[in-house]
Amino acid sequence: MSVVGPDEDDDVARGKVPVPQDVQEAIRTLIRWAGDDPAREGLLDTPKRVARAWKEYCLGYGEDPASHLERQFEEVGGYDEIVLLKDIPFQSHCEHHMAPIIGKAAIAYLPRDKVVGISKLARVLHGFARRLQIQERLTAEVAKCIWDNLRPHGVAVVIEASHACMTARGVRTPGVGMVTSRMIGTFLDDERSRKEVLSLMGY
Ligand SMILES: Nc1nc2c(ncn2[C@@H]2O[C@H](COP(=O)(O)OP(=O)(O)OP(=O)(O)O)[C@@H](O)[C@H]2O)c(=O)[nH]1
Ligand SMILES: [Zn+2]
Repeated sequence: MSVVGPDEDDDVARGKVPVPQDVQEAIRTLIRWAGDDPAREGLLDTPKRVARAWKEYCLGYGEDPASHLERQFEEVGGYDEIVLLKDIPFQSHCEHHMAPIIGKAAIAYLPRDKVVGISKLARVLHGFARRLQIQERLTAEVAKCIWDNLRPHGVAVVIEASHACMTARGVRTPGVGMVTSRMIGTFLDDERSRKEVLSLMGY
């Protein structure tokens, strides 16, 4: 699996990635299907822009999120309490409608003997979020990745998000938030630990 770094990220954002003709044609077909004329001036470059935007939304496919957890620190001065990163904003797209999912995540773990740089928890989240997702799987994948690679005593992930496929179309119900959680290890087995982590997360 190739690993996408910041350079490739920038290349996609700056429009340097070539867009194959069949991809452009697919987007022209979608514009026609939506009721507009892909040949009108304002829409001429839209197929390329849309294709590059989708490459950027889906950068996670070129990334192994576990690679962010490779550098681990053992000198933690005996710290063995919960480590929590909360209110991490993220964007994803639902696999049913390819519509935006916008929300925030709280990711916690109870270290066994090692910790990771705190930004890496957000990197793992974005690595899985930048794909076509459902919120349940995103939550489970983030938790499993930390559990498998850091081997902590426990992992807790709570995600709260709003789905554009519910607000902008379909049932058209704005203002609703979906909450999902995944607890592993101590946070699953021990009620007191679970309550403590949920309280630190603000739930
Ligand atoms: N469980 C879950 N459902 C999701 C997620 N994102 C979108 N959905 C739902 O996926 C469902 C797809 O339902 P379908 O009946 O196949 O599609 P649809 O006819 O477009 O459904 P409506 O959205 O009700 O119009 C919808 O109820 C969406 O609200 C998610 O992350 N998790
Ligand atoms: Zn959807």
